[in-house]
Amino acid sequence: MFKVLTRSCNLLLAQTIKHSTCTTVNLYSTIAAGALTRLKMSEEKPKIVFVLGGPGAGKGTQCAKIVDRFGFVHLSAGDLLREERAREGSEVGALIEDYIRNGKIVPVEVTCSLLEAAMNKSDKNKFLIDGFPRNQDNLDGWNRQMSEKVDFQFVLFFNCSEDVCVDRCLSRGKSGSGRSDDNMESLKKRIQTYNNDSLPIIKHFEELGKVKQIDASPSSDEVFSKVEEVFVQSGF
Ligand SMILES: Nc1ncnc2c1ncn2[C@@H]1O[C@H](COP(=O)(O)OP(=O)(O)O)[C@@H](O)[C@H]1O
Ligand SMILES: Nc1ccn([C@@H]2O[C@H](COP(=O)(O)OP(=O)(O)O)[C@@H](O)[C@H]2O)c(=O)n1
Repeated sequence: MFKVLTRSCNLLLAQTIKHSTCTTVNLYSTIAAGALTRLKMSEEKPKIVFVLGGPGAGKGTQCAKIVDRFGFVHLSAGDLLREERAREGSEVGALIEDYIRNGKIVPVEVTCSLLEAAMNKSDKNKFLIDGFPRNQDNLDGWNRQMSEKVDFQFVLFFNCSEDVCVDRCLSRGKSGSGRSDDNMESLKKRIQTYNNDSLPIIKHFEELGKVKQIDASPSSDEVFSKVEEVFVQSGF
């Protein structure tokens, strides 16, 4: 049964990329139907914090601490994409690998459906969405499919210089991250994508007064003490 369901979901994901926007929305709605029912049944919409910052800024490291201290669920868009890439029989695995290795942003239909499915699996009501939305396509897709179903709080933005980001990713690669993009060639493309596509999204949220910016260059404990202040001040 599980295999059949997984395969259908897989096919839907593959079709999603091939078809027009209209069909995409229909297919996406099918994937998300379970989540929708769940969200409707729950009294409160889930609270969402987007976590953004350059590659290697320390988003995942800080998210783990926020989970421990404030009871959020951490959903990393990158981790979900890597899991889907590794799943046997995935019809979008090769596509995901191509995007990741080249530092490009995977089409939102794939990423958003993985995020919603992961939210649906959880019985918690507070989510850190790490590494998303990373470009205009991500933001538009989220607004189409999810914004009405959640209670968006703010963007937690880890600001970090390019040099520090690169050093951290290269060290992560050397210490065995096993990631196909923790190398100089992929990093150049990831940084370019971050500057060209992700920074404008952060600017957009800034204009809405929704960004909590943290200097990510100090030690992870020092960074977390600032993060803690932000969450306490925001009522968590
Ligand atoms: N404040 C920090 N100071 C030094 N190294 C850090 C800090 N935060 C994270 N790291 C290290 O840098 C690398 C990237 O951190 P990670 O949390 O995976 O970043 P991201 O999720 O933003 O890509 C990891 O090897 C991590 O251990
Ligand atoms: N919303 C997202 C997030 C990640 N990704 C892909 O996953 C890669 C790794 O993202 P990540 O968030 O795990 O890692 P960092 O680049 O932040 O270190 C990105 O470079 C993209 O190729 C994506 O396509 N869409």
